[in-house]
Amino acid sequence: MSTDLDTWRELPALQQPDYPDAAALAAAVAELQSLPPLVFAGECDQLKERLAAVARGEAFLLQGGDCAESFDVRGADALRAKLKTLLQMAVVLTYAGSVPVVKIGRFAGQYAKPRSSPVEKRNGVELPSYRGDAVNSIEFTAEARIPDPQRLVKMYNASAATLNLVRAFTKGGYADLRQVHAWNQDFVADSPVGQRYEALAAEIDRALDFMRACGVDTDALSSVDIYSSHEALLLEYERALTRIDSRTGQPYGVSGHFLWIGERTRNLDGAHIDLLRKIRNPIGVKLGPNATADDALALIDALDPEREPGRLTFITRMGTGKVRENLPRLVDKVTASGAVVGWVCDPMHGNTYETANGYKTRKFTDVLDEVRGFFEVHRSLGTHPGGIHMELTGDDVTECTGGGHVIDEADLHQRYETACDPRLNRTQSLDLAFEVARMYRENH
Ligand SMILES: O=C[C@H](O)[C@H](O)COP(=O)(O)O
Ligand SMILES: C=C(OP(=O)(O)O)C(=O)O
Repeated sequence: MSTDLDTWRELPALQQPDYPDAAALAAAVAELQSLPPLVFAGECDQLKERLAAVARGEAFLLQGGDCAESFDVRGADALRAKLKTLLQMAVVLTYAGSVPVVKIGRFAGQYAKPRSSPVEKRNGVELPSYRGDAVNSIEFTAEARIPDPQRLVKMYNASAATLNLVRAFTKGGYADLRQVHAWNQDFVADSPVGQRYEALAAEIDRALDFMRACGVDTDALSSVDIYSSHEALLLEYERALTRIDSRTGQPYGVSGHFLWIGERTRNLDGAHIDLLRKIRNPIGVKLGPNATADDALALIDALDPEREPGRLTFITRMGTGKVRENLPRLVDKVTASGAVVGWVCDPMHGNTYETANGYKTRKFTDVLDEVRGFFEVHRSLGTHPGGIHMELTGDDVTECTGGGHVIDEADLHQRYETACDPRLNRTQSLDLAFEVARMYRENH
């Protein structure tokens, strides 16, 4: 395989910003090239091993976080709330589903968005679409929407700050499983799902007491591994952060542990596939409702020619109405080919719609039903439902309808804060985790 890391430049590159100033882009890229890696190749290899377990049916992937991260984050609260939500979901899945859970955040790099339309219209004014803080500003003015390459450097810095905090929270005691109650403290009183979680946490406490009484050292539970991930959309950024691993001489994307290729940029002859096939990270590819089994097989050949366990995860996002019809063909043919990939369900991106008053939203019932369809398909084929990929936040936003604390369309305006797509709030996320744990148990 050619290791020329710049052949993508000759290929069609979709969804790239149209920078007006080439010299400013070159300066930003040069600065990025001089900066240290955000993640280390050895960590990516460790994650690949864990994803191999997912693909073999021995573990479950929980991947979640914002649709679009923002540079405008003050303090640590939002990230702590997000981590807490992921930790609580992971505990529910591990305990109630009895399965090891691999945890990946959609964070520390999720700053760029592919868009359906290059332009946005408001009250007769048309401007370039917002493409994530890594590209332009969400503010609706002509100047704010001009792509600014210095934002790539800000993306690096924001990712570094986020990762630093993630490492502090997850290794410094906050994520200690013996704190299983503490993560829920602000949640118990007024929430049925909080109470349900509390009951589960009490069982875990008893189990830990039992282990301690038997002389088992529970110190190993004091930290967790949560890996970073984002869509590898902006090729200049990803190329500048592709580095040669000193241990192996192989290229790795060091902008995040797990990088995925989106539904809109997975064209086989395209630049995204060309760059990502050359790095050694574990990678994901989104597959939407129009993906064919032949597309999936060709993606495997392009991205995982050596059939390396854990290398490739397919993240399917068919929509609730299509998952039962479209997914079996893909899973069936890929399984028959002998390839071992992870199958993960993104029940968000195929279920978005706009309300009459202009809010992009998703129904919790649709989200849940797509996951249910995903489990049904795998059960009928005897394959492994490997995980879920969610857009979520730890805050009590009102962006998706339904779930435990019923939110309907008329409530969406109350706390609609996403920069792009609607996220599940903490209650909805935990509700979902309990349902998924139940589905997992039923499948096994
Ligand atoms: O998160 C995914 C995409 O970036 C998003 O769904 C695109 O949204 P749009 O259809 O409003 O452009
Ligand atoms: C853009 C995204 O998804 P998809 O490529 O599946 O549309 C996303 O997950 O942010």
